[in-house]
Amino acid sequence: MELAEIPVLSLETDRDRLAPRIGESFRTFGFTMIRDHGIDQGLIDRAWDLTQQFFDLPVETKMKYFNSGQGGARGYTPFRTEVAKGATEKDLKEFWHIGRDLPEGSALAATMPPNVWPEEIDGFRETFTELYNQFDKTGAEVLSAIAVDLGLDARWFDPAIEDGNSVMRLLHYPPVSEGAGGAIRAGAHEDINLITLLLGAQEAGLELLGKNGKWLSVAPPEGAMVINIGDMLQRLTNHVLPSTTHRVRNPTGDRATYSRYSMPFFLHLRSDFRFVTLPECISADSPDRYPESITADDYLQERLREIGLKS
Ligand SMILES: O=C(O)CCC(=O)C(=O)O
Ligand SMILES: [Fe+2]
Repeated sequence: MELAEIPVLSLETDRDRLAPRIGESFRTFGFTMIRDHGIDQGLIDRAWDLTQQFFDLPVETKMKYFNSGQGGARGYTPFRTEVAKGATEKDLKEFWHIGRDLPEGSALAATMPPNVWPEEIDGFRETFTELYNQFDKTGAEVLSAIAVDLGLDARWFDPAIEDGNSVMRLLHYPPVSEGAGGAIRAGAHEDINLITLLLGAQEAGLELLGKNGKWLSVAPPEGAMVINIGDMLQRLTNHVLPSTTHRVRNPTGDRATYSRYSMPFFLHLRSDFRFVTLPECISADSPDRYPESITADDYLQERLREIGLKS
């Protein structure tokens, strides 16, 4: 498997120098890698430990936190539930979703259900509330570099993501047995949101579909996070920033007997944000592909139905 030669950029680089580099990486791969991302390593270590403790619980205990009516928005989603758009086999993964704790009385509560927390695991709520907040800050800085690269004000995204519907996903891919059939850990898909910040891709398996139609492996160095563009940012930028298809391949040999854990933070817009294609991304050669307007929440609900998380 060929390696994707994605640059590893420091988030501490000053923004005017970072912006064109991050832009080039995204335009080339739909992906970049970031070190010095500002998320505390001790906090990340605690988060991995708690993630493992949760998935080690008996399935009956985990199922207490499954709410099938909610599109998997909060709490637990069991093994083999989600299916990549257009795929026939369900993914070999189980996950837990954490959303934003909204301020009291927020009108956005109608589209963002409250969090649920597993009472069996001490410190889960505190650790993941803090990690959510740190992901939120790092994500806003990445978007600021993207804004500068697009010729927008550096803080353009701030009001669009304020109290946004971002979701942190704790993922567990169990060891892969012989009986997997045609199923894989995560089928080829594009993310729905603006950008995804991913921890844990040091354990092999993540691959992106290159522009030449070949799968390339994504292998971040220790301490770096992987970041990719989702469909919402692709839509907003009229495909200047591409949402790149990716998957998680099954392990072979010895690694097949190991679990893989990863932690994507799906950074979303506010639910009431209305898509209007950025004028900076429209020209005579590339006319607006999305003249019709839709809110972020209507777009999301439509997409969740496609991946089996909503009926
Ligand atoms: O586990 C990974 O490395 C990637 C997961 C992913 O692409 C997703 O959950 O959307
Ligand atoms: Fe993904």
